[in-house]
Amino acid sequence: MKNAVSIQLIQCGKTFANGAQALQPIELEIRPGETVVLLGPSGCGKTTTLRLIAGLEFPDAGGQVLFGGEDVTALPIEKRGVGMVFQNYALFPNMTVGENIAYGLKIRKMPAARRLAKIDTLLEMVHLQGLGQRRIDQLSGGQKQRVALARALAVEPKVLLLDEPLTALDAKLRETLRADLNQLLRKLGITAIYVTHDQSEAMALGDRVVVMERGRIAQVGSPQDIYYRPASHFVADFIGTMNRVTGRVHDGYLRFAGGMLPFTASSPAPAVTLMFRPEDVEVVTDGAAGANMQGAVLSTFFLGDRTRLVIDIGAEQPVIVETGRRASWRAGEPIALRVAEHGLLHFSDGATA
Ligand SMILES: Nc1ncnc2c1ncn2[C@@H]1O[C@H](COP(=O)(O)OP(=O)(O)OP(=O)(O)O)[C@@H](O)[C@H]1O
Repeated sequence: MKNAVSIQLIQCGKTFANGAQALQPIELEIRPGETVVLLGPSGCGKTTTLRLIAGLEFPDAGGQVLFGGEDVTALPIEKRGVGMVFQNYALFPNMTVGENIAYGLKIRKMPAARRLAKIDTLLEMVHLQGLGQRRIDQLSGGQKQRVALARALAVEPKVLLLDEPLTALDAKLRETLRADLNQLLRKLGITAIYVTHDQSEAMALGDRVVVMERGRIAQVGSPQDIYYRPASHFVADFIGTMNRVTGRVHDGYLRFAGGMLPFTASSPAPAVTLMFRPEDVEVVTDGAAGANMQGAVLSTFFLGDRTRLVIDIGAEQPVIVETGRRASWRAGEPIALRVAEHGLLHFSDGATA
């Protein structure tokens, strides 16, 4: 998009009238044309951040919101040039699809002939050709959300804001719509901010992901950064599946029930926790040489392209392993594991339990 704008949040905190501090003062910079996903557990402040950008909420004193370098902090939503899509569609049920899409254009007094042409273009953009005359209650959830998207884009907003737009849809539909949305956002090149608590959605859609935790930004990075280089124990634990073992450090190794892993960093804490992803664990089949851990299979889950094994190593938590091999494991069978050293993560902020 020619006119994509940057967005800056400067020291944007939010305290509600009842004293609840939904956001600590945060700093965030979004580049023109970028899709940024706000991700985090319920109540972490995602929606509040989105509403501050929209102009539906205003930051505490001292906070600033800039669009393209221009201070819009005091502007209400209708003066900011934003389009919004909500989880519950928020369409006008007594209007047709076309009327819903053209609502903002009519308010802006666009002549009827141009409006109709524009509706057609937008219907095509969201893959709803020919449905302009349909009533809203004759649409599926997925189609409704496509209408909501077309309506948000009709007024050619500078910024597109999406608040859990796919959450109400079933899994299959969610995936189709996610792919279409991804394509559309790239094609339009519009600056977009997308709120979700679904990490696979965040990974699939975000150029960058902002992980939030209790009113703070825990990490901002590409999906790969967030997954492979989590900045804290919280992010590591929140994203994907993470194994953890806790033990004591001795002679360059972390020793724990079930095995030992290399650990060369110095740690003042007597107990240290190491984390690693299931895909960084290999089942050792050529004898136990080179294995870091020994255990027994607790359960197996066939996932089609791979099998997930849950392994009891005698520690507090079982270890989860994923293997692509065509192997059938029985519960109780002994098993040896090797963890790739590059996959080991340690956080000094981490809880050790
Ligand atoms: N209008 C309000 N008045 C008082 N407290 C609020 C208000 N809106 C949100 N909060 C509180 O602020 C915190 C952050 O809420 P927010 O809706 O931003 O979280 P969220 O990350 O979007 O969560 P969810 O995924 O559940 O929507 C929560 O503790 C919430 O209870």
